[in-house]
Amino acid sequence: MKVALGADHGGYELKEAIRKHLQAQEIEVIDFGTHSNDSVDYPKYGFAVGSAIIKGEADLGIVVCGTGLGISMAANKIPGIRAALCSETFSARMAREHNNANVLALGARVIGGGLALDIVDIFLKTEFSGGRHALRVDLISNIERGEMI
Ligand SMILES: O=C[C@H](O)[C@H](O)[C@H](O)COP(=O)(O)O
Repeated sequence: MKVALGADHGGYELKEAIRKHLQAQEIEVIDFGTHSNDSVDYPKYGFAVGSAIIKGEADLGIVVCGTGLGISMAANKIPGIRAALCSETFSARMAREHNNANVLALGARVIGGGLALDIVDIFLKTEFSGGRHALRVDLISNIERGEMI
């Protein structure tokens, strides 16, 4: 599995912790930055991670900013991206199982590092369950194509 990572300055340190955590498990990581605490603009990193998934360069993505809000909003503007902002493990599991989320968003100023890594682990190990949920995810794609008006 290949995981794309991206964060602004608010999420930089948590993104680094996630990168090390994944690499320790020999999970391949593509790190789109940022690479320091210097102030940057979160949409660029949400876009980079989302684009990598759409291009097939990564299987799943993890984006981090101060709240996880802005960077998930940016990623979700890319057709085909379903970014889920999660602050606890149940939502992380459901985001994969029911919604086939392909990007996990985290708020580094909202949750602690330990919980964040648990959320990451659950998100990455949970499979989409398909069935009735596939139909609903297809309806989201229809909205993206302007088919549900
Ligand atoms: O949704 C946006 C994120 O939480 C950003 O990390 C945050 O807005 C950055 O704020 P500041 O520039 O004050 O560090």
